[in-house]
Amino acid sequence: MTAAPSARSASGSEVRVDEVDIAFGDFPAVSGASLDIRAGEFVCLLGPSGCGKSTLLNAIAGFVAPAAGRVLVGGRPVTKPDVSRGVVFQSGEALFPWLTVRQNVVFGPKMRKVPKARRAALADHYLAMVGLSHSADRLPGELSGGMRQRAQLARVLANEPTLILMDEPFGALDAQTRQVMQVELDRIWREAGQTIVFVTHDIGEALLLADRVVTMTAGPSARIKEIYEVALPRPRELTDPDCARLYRLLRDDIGAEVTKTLRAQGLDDGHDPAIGGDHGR
Ligand SMILES: Nc1ncnc2c1ncn2[C@@H]1O[C@H](COP(=O)(O)OP(=O)(O)OP(=O)(O)O)[C@@H](O)[C@H]1O
Repeated sequence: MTAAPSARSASGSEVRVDEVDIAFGDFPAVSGASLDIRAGEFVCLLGPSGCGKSTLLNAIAGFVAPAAGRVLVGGRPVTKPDVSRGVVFQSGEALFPWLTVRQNVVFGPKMRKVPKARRAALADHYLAMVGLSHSADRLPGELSGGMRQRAQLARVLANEPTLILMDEPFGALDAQTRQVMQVELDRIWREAGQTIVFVTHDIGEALLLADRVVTMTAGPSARIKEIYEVALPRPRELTDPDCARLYRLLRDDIGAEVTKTLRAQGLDDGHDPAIGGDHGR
């Protein structure tokens, strides 16, 4: 592995979400959300489908303006998207299909007029970090879904963000690839040191990755519900008794919110809808 291209890549930003309301027209999506995230922390946002996880993430990214309250990153108010906050989406289609993986990775630095030699060093470093050095000259269309997500992550890392926002980045991957990517992301985060906010509806994924798991209530007017410390050594195993105990707490927490949503939709049949399918727990 080459040396990190700059000291900036080794530190993350703190994030403050302060009494944030977000509305779409007259629809109150998120209400009174407050959350403090430490520099370099890995936080997962977990909640029932449609509760407002992506909306809150988009407010931190600067894509959506809060109707009330404020978001601060590194002590500065977020008013618009910024290269210091990298966003990884669920689909690898965010890559430019006509550019090679390497060209995609250096695209941001090139736009910022980073000198050519340094762009090359950034690409070498981050392509190696995500395990894609061998595919640097391939087009995104020639990559598997997992490789495209790695390329997307390398492209974000090459901008040396202090905060990475990930919106169900592994949601479209098959179970095996997803598992590999979780282990890889855990390793990359420990190596790169950015703050990460990661949206998922997968309890197991949150427990494998997060320092803290933040749950949200069902919307409308979704709120931060609980914050769970995951003070367990890494890499983690979901079969570890402490992990399994937290898994059950989270399953019950989210299950209660899913029930509320189903009731509101008139779909509840009295059956416990605790989320299945994530890791079969
Ligand atoms: N641009 C928009 N315009 C109108 N309503 C929106 C918009 N974006 C999101 N919403 C609504 O806000 C609520 C929260 O949506 P959001 O996508 O944040 O939920 P989520 O928790 O990320 O869902 P999922 O887990 O299914 O991706 C939903 O009711 C959604 O329909």
